[in-house]
Amino acid sequence: MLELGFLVSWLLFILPFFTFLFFINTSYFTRKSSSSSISKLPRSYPLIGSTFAILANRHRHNQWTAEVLRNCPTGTYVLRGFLGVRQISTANPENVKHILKSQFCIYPKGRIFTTTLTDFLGTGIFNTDGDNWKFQRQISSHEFNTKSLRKFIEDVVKTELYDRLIPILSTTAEKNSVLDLQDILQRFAFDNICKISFGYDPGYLSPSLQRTEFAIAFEDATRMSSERFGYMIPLIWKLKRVLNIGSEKHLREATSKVREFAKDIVRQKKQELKEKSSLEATDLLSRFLKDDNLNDDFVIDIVISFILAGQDTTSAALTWFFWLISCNPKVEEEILKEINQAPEEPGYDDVKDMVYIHASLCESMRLYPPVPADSKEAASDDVLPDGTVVKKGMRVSYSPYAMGRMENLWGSDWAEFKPERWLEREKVRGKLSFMAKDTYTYPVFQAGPRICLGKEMAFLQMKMVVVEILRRFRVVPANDQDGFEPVFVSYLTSKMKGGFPVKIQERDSSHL
Ligand code: HEM
Repeated sequence: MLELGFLVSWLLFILPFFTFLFFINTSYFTRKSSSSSISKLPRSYPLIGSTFAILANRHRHNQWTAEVLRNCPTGTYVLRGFLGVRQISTANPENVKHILKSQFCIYPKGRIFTTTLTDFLGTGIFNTDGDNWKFQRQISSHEFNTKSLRKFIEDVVKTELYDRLIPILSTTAEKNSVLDLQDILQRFAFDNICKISFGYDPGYLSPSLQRTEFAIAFEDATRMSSERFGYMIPLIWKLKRVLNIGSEKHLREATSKVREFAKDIVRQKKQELKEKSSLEATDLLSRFLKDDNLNDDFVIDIVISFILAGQDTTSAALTWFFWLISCNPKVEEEILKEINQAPEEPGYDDVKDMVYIHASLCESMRLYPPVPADSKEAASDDVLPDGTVVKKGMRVSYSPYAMGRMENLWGSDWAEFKPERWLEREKVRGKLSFMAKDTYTYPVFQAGPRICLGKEMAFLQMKMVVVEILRRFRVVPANDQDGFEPVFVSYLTSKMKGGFPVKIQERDSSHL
């Protein structure tokens, strides 16, 4: 009954449409990923464009985009979708610079992106353009540059690391049991970002691994909002929303739970702030609430955006990192040498000089970026530096996933995990130093005016985790079949399909 609207639209429109596609070219659906033709430029038909190819590769969208882009001489292609709607995808650094910096004003996130996420994110920094974005960016960058916030972040991460993460891993090692490292790291990142943004501890990472109400609502709202992007015909989710049925009904419930919860916290914080004189060791919400000119809904929108931006990104990066380390013992050895020099419970000043770990994390995110693709909507006609014509309203995407796998950008050994490509040995002192890549060739944190605000915080958190886990434990994939390679999947952020089951082994101290 609840799905009646969806059923009607299915019977009237979608079913006849797919039957039509099926009779035109049945072979496309059976060829799926096995055929070598998938790596060629997708075939385009009148009216439906490359819909066949898009559907056949839906489950491996990032991999397919990378294969197609590698076959394009300029690293850019124009894809025709249903009813001839055109979309541009590029892996060309010149184009990326043009979109993200030189012609920033022509390429906002746009209406399609923002309306899809607006029920959950409102007009928070992650989901807005123009003056509203500029204002939020200004006040947030100011806070992110304060030493006091950095110290607060460091303390929050240390507490979560030493009081929760390490004890859970120790117990797993003692019991010789298997745990899903991806799930554990997601819980860890969620607790951290909630404490930093809200000053609230959801207790998501606990020995019982129970899911608290706020965490469930936030996770559901994130998943269901991002699933809207998966609809070939967005009208369907819009219809379900109007009828308040199915996933849209659940999304509404989850979103209102998150917002109600946030409102309660704002009330409590305002009370606390009246009694507090200093903001030395406090969360982002309290810092924003100190400004009487900002209204509560506006502040809630910003903070929800921060939680979204910070929750799954660092955990995705670390999950792939630990998998890559487990199959590259030489890299692990180099990392252990660096850890050996580190003091007990290292903080910001200690981890910032750990160049080998920094390079390994960058290298891991080159191959498995937490945000594998990003797209903008052209606000006027334009021409990209490689000559691609852009019409107003077209979606223009760039793919960090594909860019990390382009031979012309990284050389013929692009498929190898080699932290050394980010390092240089100083001639005189023989010391290793980190060589950053140009952000338009490596837009893993985006680039230009909208570059990730949490980049420094993300590295601080990831390096502290790497040092403390690898110092104590070996992370061994439970699925140790030869040649086993986990599958990279994504909506807004990337994940390892099916999680990352691992065994944890206490490290013999002689390894250090
Ligand atoms: C490895 C970890 C991370 C990666 C790879 C990453 C990557 C990105 C990317 C690609 C964007 C642009 C997204 C878009 O506009 O569509 C972004 C934006 C943003 N990130 Fe991160 N991020 C990470 C961690 C964090 C953390 C921990 C925070 C902490 C709060 C954070 C805060 C933000 C914010 C606020 C924005 C919006 C900036 C704006 O639109 O002006 N990020 N990040």
